[in-house]
Amino acid sequence: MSKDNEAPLPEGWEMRTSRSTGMTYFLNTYTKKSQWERPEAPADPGEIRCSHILVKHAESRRPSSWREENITRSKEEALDLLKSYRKQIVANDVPFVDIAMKYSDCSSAKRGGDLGMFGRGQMQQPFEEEAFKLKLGQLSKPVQTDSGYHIILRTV
Ligand SMILES: Cn1nc(-c2ccccc2)cc1C(=O)N[C@H](Cc1nc2ccccc2[nH]1)C(=O)O
Repeated sequence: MSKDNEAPLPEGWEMRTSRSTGMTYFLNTYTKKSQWERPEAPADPGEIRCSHILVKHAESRRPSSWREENITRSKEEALDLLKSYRKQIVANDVPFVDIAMKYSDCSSAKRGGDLGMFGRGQMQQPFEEEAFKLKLGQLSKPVQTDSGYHIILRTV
């Protein structure tokens, strides 16, 4: 029995009609790939763009940054600091970009935390896993990688 084509599609998909056959097909609006089967999950974006704020600590893979040559804060202090930044951003007290440029321990701080477009397999696994779960414009909860603690904003 054909699925109800009136029901809303999962995020990132569009319904199209084949000009040659008149049959309905489905287009992934991110990758522009199409399929005959009605999708039941949001379209895989393939690549996304994110900005992030990183707070490093003494046990970080590289406990040094443009801000601080030798980072000595504890993991607990780093997480508390990141949570305070997230609170300011969520309350709209300070823009994400301003916090990133001033406080992020990643060299992407100079670009407001922007990491550019990336696909799966490019970033540390915990970061990738959280980033690809985010909806457009969503801000993550704190995420731990070998580099330290991050909050991630999906921008594309
Ligand atoms: C992954 N990446 N992209 C940039 C970057 C991107 C655009 C412009 C300038 C720098 C910096 C980095 C990077 O690994 N930076 C590290 C810190 C870091 N570790 C990460 C792990 C996951 C995602 C981003 C991360 N950034 C550093 O500066 O010590």
